[in-house]
Amino acid sequence: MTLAELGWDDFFAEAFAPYEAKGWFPARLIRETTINYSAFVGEDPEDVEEIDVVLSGKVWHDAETDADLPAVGDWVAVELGGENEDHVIRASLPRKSCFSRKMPGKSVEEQVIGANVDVVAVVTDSGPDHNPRRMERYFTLIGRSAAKAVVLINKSDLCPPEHNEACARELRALSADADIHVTSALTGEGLEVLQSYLKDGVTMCVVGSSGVGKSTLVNQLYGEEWQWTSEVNDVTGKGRHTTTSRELVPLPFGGMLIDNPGMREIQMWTDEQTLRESFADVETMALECKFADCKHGNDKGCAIRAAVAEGTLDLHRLESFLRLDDEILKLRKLAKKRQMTVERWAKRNHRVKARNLNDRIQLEKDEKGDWE
Ligand SMILES: Nc1nc2c(ncn2[C@@H]2O[C@H](COP(=O)(O)OP(=O)(O)OP(=O)(O)O)[C@@H](O)[C@H]2O)c(=O)[nH]1
Ligand SMILES: [Zn+2]
Repeated sequence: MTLAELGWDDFFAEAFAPYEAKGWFPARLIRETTINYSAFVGEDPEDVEEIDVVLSGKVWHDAETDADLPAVGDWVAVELGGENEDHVIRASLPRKSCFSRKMPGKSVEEQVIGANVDVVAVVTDSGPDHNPRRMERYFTLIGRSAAKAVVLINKSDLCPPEHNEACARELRALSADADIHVTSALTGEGLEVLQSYLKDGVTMCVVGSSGVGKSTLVNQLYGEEWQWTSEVNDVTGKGRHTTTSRELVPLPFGGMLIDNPGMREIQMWTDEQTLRESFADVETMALECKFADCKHGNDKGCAIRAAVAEGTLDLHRLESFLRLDDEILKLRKLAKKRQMTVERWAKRNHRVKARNLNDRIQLEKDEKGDWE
């Protein structure tokens, strides 16, 4: 593999120039564990090698927040050690893009999902997963990262074409920048769409709700030798992702994928965020309450109660607002339940080994019965 196939270009070369003089080498981080990183290092730019690297104290100290620390996808300058010596990250290069999310809840901490991600593919369907408001959240998140948003309305084989197209139109109306495709992983269309973006040097993330077909699509990209799975290991009870937490994987036909357990959580988080945001107006009103810890019950000087009395705020809306935390808890439980259902399906599907289209469609119908 070459540096260029990993995404090295003039932008990074220019940023790297001062480090070259010190005898350091450019490297792209492909894996992150609690103790170190793995990287492709370009000692020979035409033939990069995978090695383990550690962070220098300086880079660690210079990072003001966790989000500034090197992350999977980042380009760094590495000083190669001699025999029995560590290879050390001496500096990180600026990011072209950074796909991250704020941690759920009140915390302002930012969690980096992947650095230098060029394309974020959101997989959804035109059935139970179709949700324009959630998609808006994805578009905001992706827009902020500077990556290109691509949507796959997958499982097109399960719905009439007019219905799929109507969903596509609805999503196109939400974002002028995003590419919206109607696909089916079963016919190979999904693979074609993803591959059309995966040129040499391009890094992609695949996100979306549980059960929409991400693993199916991604496994098609990997080919035979590398399988992405959410299945739980029967022996250890752990998913694959608990051992290999984040990684960047070069694909056999060009391009790279960044896979990360955080992606799975984005879906839940966007729902939660959407819910919170839909009450932003009430929250703003609450700032006018006399007491900061106002419970908006019988408290004196409650701006929200006053608004209800005046008729500017609907009583039902206030009740839902007061139940917000319960609602979020419910959302989390639901997400968990769906995850468990999907894992059960995956296991069952594996047993059945449904290879032909009709069997798969039947399985899909069985699964739908399990949903609610
Ligand atoms: N009919 C139909 N079924 C599909 C399609 N794509 C995936 N499936 C099926 O949908 C089910 C869920 O697919 P997965 O690929 O496991 O979904 P996922 O998004 O990876 O789900 P998580 O791993 O839970 O995040 C599987 O049984 C797939 O065979 C499609 O285009 N059409
Ligand atoms: Zn109040």
